[in-house]
Amino acid sequence: MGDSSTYTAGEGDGPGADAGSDAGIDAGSAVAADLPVITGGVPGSFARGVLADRHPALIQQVRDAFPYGRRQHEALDSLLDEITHGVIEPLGPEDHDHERWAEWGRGHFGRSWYDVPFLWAESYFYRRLLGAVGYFGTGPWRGVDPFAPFKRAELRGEAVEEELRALDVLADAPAEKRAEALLLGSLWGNRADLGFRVSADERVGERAAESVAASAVDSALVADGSPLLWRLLPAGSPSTVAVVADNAGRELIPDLILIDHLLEHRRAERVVLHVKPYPYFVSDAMMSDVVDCLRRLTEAPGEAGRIGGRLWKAMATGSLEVRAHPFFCAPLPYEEMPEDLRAEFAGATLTVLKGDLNYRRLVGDRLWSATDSFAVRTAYFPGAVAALRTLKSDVVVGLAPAVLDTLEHSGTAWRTSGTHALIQSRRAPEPRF
Ligand SMILES: O=P(O)(O)OC[C@H]1O[C@](O)(CO)[C@@H](O)[C@@H]1O
Repeated sequence: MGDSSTYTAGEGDGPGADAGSDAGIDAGSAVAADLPVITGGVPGSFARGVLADRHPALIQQVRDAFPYGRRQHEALDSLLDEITHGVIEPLGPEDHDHERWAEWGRGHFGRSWYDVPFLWAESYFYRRLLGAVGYFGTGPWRGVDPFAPFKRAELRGEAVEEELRALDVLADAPAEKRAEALLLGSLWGNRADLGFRVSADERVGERAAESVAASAVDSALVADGSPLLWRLLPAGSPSTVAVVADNAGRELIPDLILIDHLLEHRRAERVVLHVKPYPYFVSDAMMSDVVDCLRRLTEAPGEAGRIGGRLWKAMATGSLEVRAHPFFCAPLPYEEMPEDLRAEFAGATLTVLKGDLNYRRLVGDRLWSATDSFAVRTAYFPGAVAALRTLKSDVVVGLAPAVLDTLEHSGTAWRTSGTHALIQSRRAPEPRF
């Protein structure tokens, strides 16, 4: 950090710069959600591109990755036809979750995929893709992750190898420097999102994915709430940290390494890692991905292997626990989270949400003004919260006006290209009596 392209939109940088907000928040003061929800209805918009270009490309990639039978090919054909020319069809009565989706999708069925909320459309697309390949069926394809080949290839790749080797150098760095580097590693790990690479701007995605290792040095943080994040986790306090994971492989590995650091340096007594219960958004992490990453770490030489060994033990003693709540695959904002999850987050010292989709769900998938307050937008969230995200969609809040001004004049697709990132955090809301 600290290069000239890094925006230091930290505390006290002026109105809107609430990357790290220490101020007490009145949980009742969140502004009314009166902005329209993002849809794919606008030709040329980012959302439209994902639905119209990226989803068909993804169907093709999945089709090519497995020796599927006729039934899967026909189902994929019909899904492709539906998303490109048809209207949204409901799940069948034989589907185990059809009632849940009927409720979540009320008012959306029978409409164009472009006319319903973008977040809902993406989420439902992944549910339908899994259905088409028999993931939830009773046949032999049940439980076969259609994205597993991409995840596996990434985990075995040279980039991960290099990133793990770099840990040997970092091992001798002072604890504070190491903490900073590991936090940035986890943040920029989010740029290596496999789904992102099949997006319309393939070249930007590829470049972004290739330069993750260098990114902590030469890329732009548009908001840096890391000082507050560290203050919320003083060494030696009996903290529980909830980490809501995003992608597997090149994102989950640095997330796990950061978790090890929190445990090892007693910034957390316990970490709960939340993953998806089933495949989602191409590379989202599930329990099987956690196992693959832990194996990858334990089998590595040097510091990476030692970290893997400690995490393996942490799983056994319960200081690291993994959960997979169904809400993580729901097409809903966190504002609508169920009571059990709300209680879980309320009990955590800090909840860290990783990635772009979690950010959209956290602040709401609407075209907020980029200088709207992060603390106010997230006031409903139980307990202290931090977002670590590279920018891969239109939604953003909490930027300082000067930062926004610079970005808007940069002539780049800074909101969606994954070239920029943010860390935003805030304390727990004041209790209301
Ligand atoms: O893996 P992440 O960081 O959540 O990114 C997922 C993002 O990718 C997209 O699906 C397309 O780029 C976005 O709509 C979504 O927010």
